[in-house]
Amino acid sequence: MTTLYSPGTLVYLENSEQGWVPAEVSSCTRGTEGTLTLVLKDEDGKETTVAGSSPSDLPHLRNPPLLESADDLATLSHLNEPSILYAVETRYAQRKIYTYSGIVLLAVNPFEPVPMYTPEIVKAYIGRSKGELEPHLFAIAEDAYAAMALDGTGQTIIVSGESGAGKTESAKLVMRFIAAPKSPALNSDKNSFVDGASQVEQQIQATNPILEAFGNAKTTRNDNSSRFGKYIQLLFDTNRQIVGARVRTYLLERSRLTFQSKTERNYHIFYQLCAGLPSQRLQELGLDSDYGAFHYLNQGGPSATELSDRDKFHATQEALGIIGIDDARQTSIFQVLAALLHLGNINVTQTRADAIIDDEDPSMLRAMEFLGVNASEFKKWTIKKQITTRSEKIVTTLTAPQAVGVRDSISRFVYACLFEWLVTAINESLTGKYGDAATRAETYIGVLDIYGFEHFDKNSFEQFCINYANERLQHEFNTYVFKLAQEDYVKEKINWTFIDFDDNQSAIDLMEGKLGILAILDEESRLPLGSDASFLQKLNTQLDKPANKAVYKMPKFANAAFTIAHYALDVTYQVDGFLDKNRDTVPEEHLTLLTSSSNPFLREVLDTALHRVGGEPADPPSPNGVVSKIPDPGRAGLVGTGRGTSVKKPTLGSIFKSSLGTLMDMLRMTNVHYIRCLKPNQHKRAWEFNPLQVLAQLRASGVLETIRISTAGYPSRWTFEDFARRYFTLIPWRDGPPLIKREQFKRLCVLIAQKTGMDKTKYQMGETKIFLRTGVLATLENLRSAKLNAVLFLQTNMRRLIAMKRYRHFQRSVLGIQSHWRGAVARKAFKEVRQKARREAEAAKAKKAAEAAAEREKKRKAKEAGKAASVNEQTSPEHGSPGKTKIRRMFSFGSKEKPTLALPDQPSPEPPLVGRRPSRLEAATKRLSRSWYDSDGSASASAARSKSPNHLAPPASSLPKPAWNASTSLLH
Ligand SMILES: Nc1ncnc2c1ncn2[C@@H]1O[C@H](COP(=O)(O)OP(=O)(O)OP(=O)(O)O)[C@@H](O)[C@H]1O
Repeated sequence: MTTLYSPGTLVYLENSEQGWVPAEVSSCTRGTEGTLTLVLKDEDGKETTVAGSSPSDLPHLRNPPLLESADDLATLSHLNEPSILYAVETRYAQRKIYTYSGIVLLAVNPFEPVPMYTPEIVKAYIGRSKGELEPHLFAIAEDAYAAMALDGTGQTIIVSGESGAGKTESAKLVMRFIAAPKSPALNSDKNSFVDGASQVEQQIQATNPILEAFGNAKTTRNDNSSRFGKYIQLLFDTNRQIVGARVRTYLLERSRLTFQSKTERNYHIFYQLCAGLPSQRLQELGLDSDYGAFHYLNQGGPSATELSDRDKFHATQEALGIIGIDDARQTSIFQVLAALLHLGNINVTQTRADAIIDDEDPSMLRAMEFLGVNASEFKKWTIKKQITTRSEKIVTTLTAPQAVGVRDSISRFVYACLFEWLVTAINESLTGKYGDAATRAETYIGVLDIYGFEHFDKNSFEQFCINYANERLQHEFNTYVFKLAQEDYVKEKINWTFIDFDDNQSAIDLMEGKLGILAILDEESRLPLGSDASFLQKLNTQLDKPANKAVYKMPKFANAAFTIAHYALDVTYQVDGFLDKNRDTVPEEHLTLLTSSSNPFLREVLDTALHRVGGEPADPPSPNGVVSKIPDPGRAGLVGTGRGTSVKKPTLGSIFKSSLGTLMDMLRMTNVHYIRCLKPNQHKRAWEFNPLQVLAQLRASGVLETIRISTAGYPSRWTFEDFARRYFTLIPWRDGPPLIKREQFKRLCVLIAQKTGMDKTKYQMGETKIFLRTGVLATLENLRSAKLNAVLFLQTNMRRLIAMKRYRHFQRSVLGIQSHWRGAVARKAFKEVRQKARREAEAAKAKKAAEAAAEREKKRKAKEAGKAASVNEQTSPEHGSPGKTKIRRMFSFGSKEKPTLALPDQPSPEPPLVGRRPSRLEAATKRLSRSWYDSDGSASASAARSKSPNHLAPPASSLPKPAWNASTSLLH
């Protein structure tokens, strides 16, 4: 283990705020006695020194980046708390709410709608095996369906997690997916899930508003918290088509009916009733839309808006209609509910030690009227108690608090019976009156939506029951995971000594054993003088002994409490109220009054609920005597009655234990799939992740416990092919690829193990897989990434060289083409300019010659005219000497007019430029082109020259523009 640490090794450091933070080993010193001293640097640069010689003293190792956010935590090489937390957190930050952890799917609540359940996604998961696509609820549902379709084995999907983690939402989605048609052949129902809801699905859906109205309430942790456990069994026929469903419920939280803490509410149905009933009906039932007048409703905190309660009331009514409860029955239900509210308002006072209820108490009269019970009898047995001894019956008077206790226990009992009756009605609608669907069904998929492990500042009887259920579920889970792991070892024929893992059986024995907590509680509950204090005393004397040291503790600072070391963590329970809650049965006299009520509906409700006591089958026998093949998770004895002999009087604890036992028996008959819902923060904020809170849930959900089991064996297992293909690069090149080509994967795996120097105790070759102990994969990954980095370095540099060579060659070619092309364009432009200038110069020359000739002609004519005149006036002195004038003219260079050397009608041929001085025309053309190619195109010089009438330059606009700026230099 210590060899795994060296400078640069990535580890996790414990942190009080974030659970764990990443750090890196900056130095590592090995002592003489195997002690390792590590200096660790966290991401903020803070240094911490850790020293130790055993793995538990040294920091947890981080996984290589490839594995860090793996979609299956089972593939992590270093399986430890921080790695798991980090993987879940990283994925959640990437909006990936689902992660596998072996056979478990972890689902982190997004707390906002996510587009992950669309019909397209449903279609994508149909027919795909787990692992083919991203982790998803649908993958688990499809896995269960495929396993059921294969050989008809029953399947159970257990959805657990703390309150508000998303169990109910996940369970609903899973059921919707399962109800979707799985092949075109089966898609006979046009209203299928993909396009809409199937008929069975609609019926199942209709159960939700009913169960939520009667079994859900606002709590501090969830505005719509289910206060009961639920098992929904979808029934399939031989064609694997849904034929119906069954609903079983567990441990409805009854205490909520008579007491709610400041920030919580009673069951939704009471608020819905007050907000949704028309005022006429409200009046008839003695209710008020201001429900603050009722003791059972005004203890709690602020409620949801009346509008939403009213809307939901209509949805509840509609759903009741769908499952076949007509308006008359609905009215009866509402009457019983109103009676319960009035019961809570019965005023109990006290004179000296005796409880008193006024004969004319309006609340009592109204409640009794609705329940159909004699008011004076009711009053009598609420303030008095009858104790039956062997020889006689003794009647004693109760105190006011005791009478209130009796009153409240009746309310809770009637409500629990009503809930049970509703579940029966739902089942009748889903399976037919005689459980037809159940008798036709061949197989099933059950979805268990059950409360997760709970622990608060003050834990009471409810938490005890919930944690007891979780302890049992965890035991089944451990056994299942361990069994699966071992099955694989046997199948693959590897040498394996069956390790004895430290399971939670001792905690279970402590709770449910013959001399366990539940047994002592029942015993104490049956004693007339039993109390919470005497119960605790018995616990301490009987359980606080060395054999139970690991699981039972007497807390140092709390008097009326005991502590159980659960698999998740130690929980201290306050015994206050344990006995009352466990007894929670109505006195025999009240039960007689209620069962002989004049209200036929109440009689039916009680009859239905009490019918279940004692493990009677949930489905009534069908008329043709066919019994369902489908095992029933049971709801035996969900309602304690107080009936029977005093010895066998069922208590809530014993009822719960028996229904849990039935459920576990059924789970053992099925393939189990697990979904663990995690609540990322307590504020219900979308995409906020509190590492400490999630860590606590991971511990409580048993995920970390599973990892402990896995690490005891060979947690990483790869098929030879996968392993060979990934790590063949670690052995010489001449060996790897040829063996892959010949598909000799096992040989290649052996070679990899040998050449990388893998410790022989750290791996085993099975029939089709290689099994690796924890940490081996990380070492291989490190070797692989070192090799890949070296290869990458070489590749990068070679690629750079080749690219540079190519680039230079290309650059040279481009420059060559560019200069040739530019030269060609420049020459062409110059030629055009030159030709045009030449043409214009010649035209100007011809014009000038013509003008000169005309001038000369004019002069000649003038001369001739002059000659004639001089003949006539030869004596005249004013004419001067003609010879002098001619000479003056011939040498008159000051004239503006330039003398021309060529004859006007004979333009001189252009001499070649090379080897001779340019003529004046050529010089002018050159000047012209230079001025035209002035850098700014329309240079001021050319403009100035163009003013001269003799200037040869063409107007700037008539000249072709050079195509690029460099033309000037090319032309010059
Ligand atoms: N997959 C999901 N997508 C979006 N929101 C969700 C999802 N799952 C749960 N939520 C949100 O979380 C809330 C609580 O979920 P839910 O009622 O299913 O919790 P729960 O675990 O059943 O709680 P309880 O045990 O108290 O009944 C829901 O009302 C919903 O707002």
